[in-house]
Order: sequence, then C-alpha cells, then structure tokens
Amino acid sequence: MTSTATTSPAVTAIAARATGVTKAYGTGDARVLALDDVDVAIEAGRFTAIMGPSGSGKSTLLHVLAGLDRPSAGTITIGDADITEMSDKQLTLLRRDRIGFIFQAFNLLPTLTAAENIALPSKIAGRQPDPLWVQSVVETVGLGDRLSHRPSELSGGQQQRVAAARALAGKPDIVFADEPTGALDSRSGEELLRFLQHAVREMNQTVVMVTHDPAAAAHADRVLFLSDGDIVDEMHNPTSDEVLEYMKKLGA
Ligand SMILES: Nc1ncnc2c1ncn2[C@@H]1O[C@H](COP(=O)(O)OP(=O)(O)OP(=O)(O)O)[C@@H](O)[C@H]1O
Repeated sequence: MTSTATTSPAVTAIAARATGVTKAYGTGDARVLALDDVDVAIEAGRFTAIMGPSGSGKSTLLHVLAGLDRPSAGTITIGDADITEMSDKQLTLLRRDRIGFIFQAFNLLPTLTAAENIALPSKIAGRQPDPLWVQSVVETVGLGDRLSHRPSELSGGQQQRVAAARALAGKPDIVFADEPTGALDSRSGEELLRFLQHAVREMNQTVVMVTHDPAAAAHADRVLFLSDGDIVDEMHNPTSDEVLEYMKKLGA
C-alpha cells in the first residue's frame, strides 16, 4: 500500500540556488567547460560540503554561487534575488551585505588586531553590527584574550578562526568557504570545522564549503559530489570513510 501524505514534508528555505548553470573558460580548442548545466539548491541553516576530483569544478561552482564570478549560462539566486541579473555594483553590495567569505589564505589585515579585523567588514559597510551576535560569535570561536593581538602574533589556526568570525559577524545570509582548512594542521582544522558546525547547528547559519578532505566533509550535513563539471551524487550526514570510498569511485 502506498501511503498518501499524512504528514506534509518540511518546508526548507533555500539560501542559494543554481539553475542550468554552465561556465566555460577560453574559446575554440582551448575551451574548458568547468560547469556543465548544474542544478543545485543550497538549504538554509545547513552545512553543505562540495567535493570532487581536482579540476571537477568545485571552486568554479563556489565562485559563481557567491557572485565572485559570472556563469556563462543559467541563473543563480541568493535568497529571492537573481544575482545573474545584477549589475557589478549591485553584486558588490550584495556580497558585502549578505555574504560571508572564508578563503584558504586568511586575508587578515596585519596592522589591525583580531577584534578589529572581525569588525572591519561592518565598519566598511557603515553598519553597526548586532553586539550580542558578535559577542556570541567571538565567544564561540574561542579566541579569548588573543582578540587584542595582531595576526602575526597568532597561530595559523587562530588566524583562520578570526577570519571565520569576521565572515559571520555581519550575520550573513550565507557563508562560502573555499578550502578553509587547506593551510591548517589537522587539530587547527578540526577546531575551525567545529566552529562552523556550531555556527550552523546552534546559530542557524548557512555554510557552503569546498574541500579536498573527507574528514572535513564529514562535518557537513550534506556533501555534493562534482565530476567533470556536474553534480553526480550527494550524501547526507556521511562519515569520513563513506566520503573517502565515494571519492575513490570517482577516481580521485
Ligand atoms: N580562469 C580560468 N581559466 C581557464 N580555465 C579555468 C579557469 N579556472 C578554472 N579553469 C578550469 O576549469 C576546470 C574546473 O576548475 P576548478 O578550479 O573549478 O576545479 P576544482 O574542482 O576546484 O579543482 P581543484 O580541486 O584542483 O582546486 C579545470 O579544468 C580548470 O583548469
């Protein structure tokens, strides 16, 4: 017997969506199709990891979703906004006001303290961040008395946690992280991933992370697998071993 809808499916808000997204680089013989007709919805309040072999299109997908690069075809929405319709200026403002970024290189300003680095994006935007929110981000990131230190006085792991706190301080609609643990030792990487996990589970943030590391991907709620420019599969609440096995199947 097939059961008809006795319970309605949970309605999940979509933080970002790609529809029919293609990204080509170069022309003629040198043309590379980095993304080939990708459709994906990134759910709000969840931690999504993007994995795939080298050259499969992970960074390109992250960059077009985040409005750092424009697709050759297809549409990207952030919340209700179609960012592919936006002018460069509108896109810059959207990135500034609604998106948080964490890159492999921490990109902190060396002359500012950790606390000043965290506050900088809001300051540039002329916004007064919610002090209680910033306090909870800073407490969770566990930097304690290091907040008054400059980046050169912090370990790589501490610097990346400052960068993560900076990305979250403005309470963005979505945070994009490109290989955020790539330059960290495994213990520092684990601390950063726990912080991102906490930001999603306890603070209802939305995080999308590209990673090469199955152990990092296992911190996510959902892992998307890319191969040759398209999403070929996904896993929910995976273990590191399950992700590793699947990556072997993809020939990575
Ligand atoms: N600016 C560019 N110009 C030309 N080709 C590019 C450019 N950026 C990426 N590509 C090509 O697009 C494809 C996808 O690249 P992308 O960097 O998105 O893959 P990736 O999965 O993130 O790779 P990796 O894991 O090695 O970082 C590759 O073939 C790459 O060489």
